[in-house]
Amino acid sequence: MSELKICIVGIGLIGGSIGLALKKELRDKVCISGLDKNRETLRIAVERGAVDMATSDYAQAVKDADIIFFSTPVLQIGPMVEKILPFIKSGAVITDTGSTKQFIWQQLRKILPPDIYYVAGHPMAGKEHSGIKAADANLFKNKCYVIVEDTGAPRKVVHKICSILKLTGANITTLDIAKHDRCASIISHVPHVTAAALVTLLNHNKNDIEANLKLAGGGFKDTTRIASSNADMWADICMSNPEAIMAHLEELKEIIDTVIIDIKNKNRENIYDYFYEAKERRDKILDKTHNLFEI
Ligand SMILES: NC(=O)C1=CN([C@@H]2O[C@H](COP(=O)(O)OP(=O)(O)OC[C@H]3O[C@@H](n4cnc5c(N)ncnc54)[C@H](O)[C@@H]3O)[C@@H](O)[C@H]2O)C=CC1
Ligand SMILES: O=C(O)C(=O)Cc1ccc(O)cc1
Repeated sequence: MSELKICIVGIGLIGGSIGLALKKELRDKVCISGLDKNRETLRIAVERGAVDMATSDYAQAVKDADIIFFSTPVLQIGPMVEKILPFIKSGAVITDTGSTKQFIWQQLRKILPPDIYYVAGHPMAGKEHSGIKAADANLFKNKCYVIVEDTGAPRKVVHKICSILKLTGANITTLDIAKHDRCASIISHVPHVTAAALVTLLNHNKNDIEANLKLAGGGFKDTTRIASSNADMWADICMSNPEAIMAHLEELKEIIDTVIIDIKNKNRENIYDYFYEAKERRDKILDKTHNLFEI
């Protein structure tokens, strides 16, 4: 096999984890260059072996690359592709790991030349810690990695990206782009907004904060883990999938309103059904989602 040349733009948690996973599997059959705006990240990425070389120079990073992964926060992906595009060789494939897909595709479709292909991706794996120090070669093992096929890339190109991603241990799933954004909203974006809301509720009750924290047990910790995620990344996600996130939050508001009314009316039966049906559903998904994400 001739040496595969990959460039990773944004070598943080996800970009760094892709680099570590591919280097672990392919060793010297792959040469990975890394590009990041943060100098310390460049140094750590090389030190940890996530990339073979790291630079902040666009031409040096991408000129030989067959595949370029964009793994910066979502609002940076379109502008970064635009800046780097003049240095990308003909026939190269761009892919990304952004958590929302329609917003990015709307930007890229206007600027991509016909000889550079785009395959949109989204690993449904991550953690609440960001940055290269949190990168992990096993992050994607047995996790779902969504590939969106609506971006006009030839089948052969999509297969090439999928076969490389499979080396990370991820399970590849395809979805159409609108369905991706709707489903990601329900299963990931709205849960993150909601986890932050639970911590905000704690913040609103400042007078009781010490007593509240003394009482905090597993329940609060379990439901708020993802509120420790990177604010910059989540602000970008909300800005780039607004319709789905707003619609699902409105729906959630109605659900909470109904609970309030049922409590007010002392309707124990409705409240029981609310908890019972949620438990039934969650217990079922515990068995089924092992290849979607670990619960
Ligand atoms: N954190 C998570 O659990 C997941 C994140 N994602 C998506 O993957 C992408 C990356 O997320 P993380 O790795 O968690 O973020 P991160 O913050 O760990 O890494 C982002 C990296 O991009 C670099 N960067 C930012 N703007 C840049 C620019 N203009 N030029 C060059 N480098 C730049 C940063 O210095 C940083 O090293 C995001 O689009 C996010 O939505 C997808 C799945 C899971
Ligand atoms: O930390 C967790 O459990 C996550 O949910 C990680 C995550 C964050 C963002 C994504 O787009 C996908 C997965």
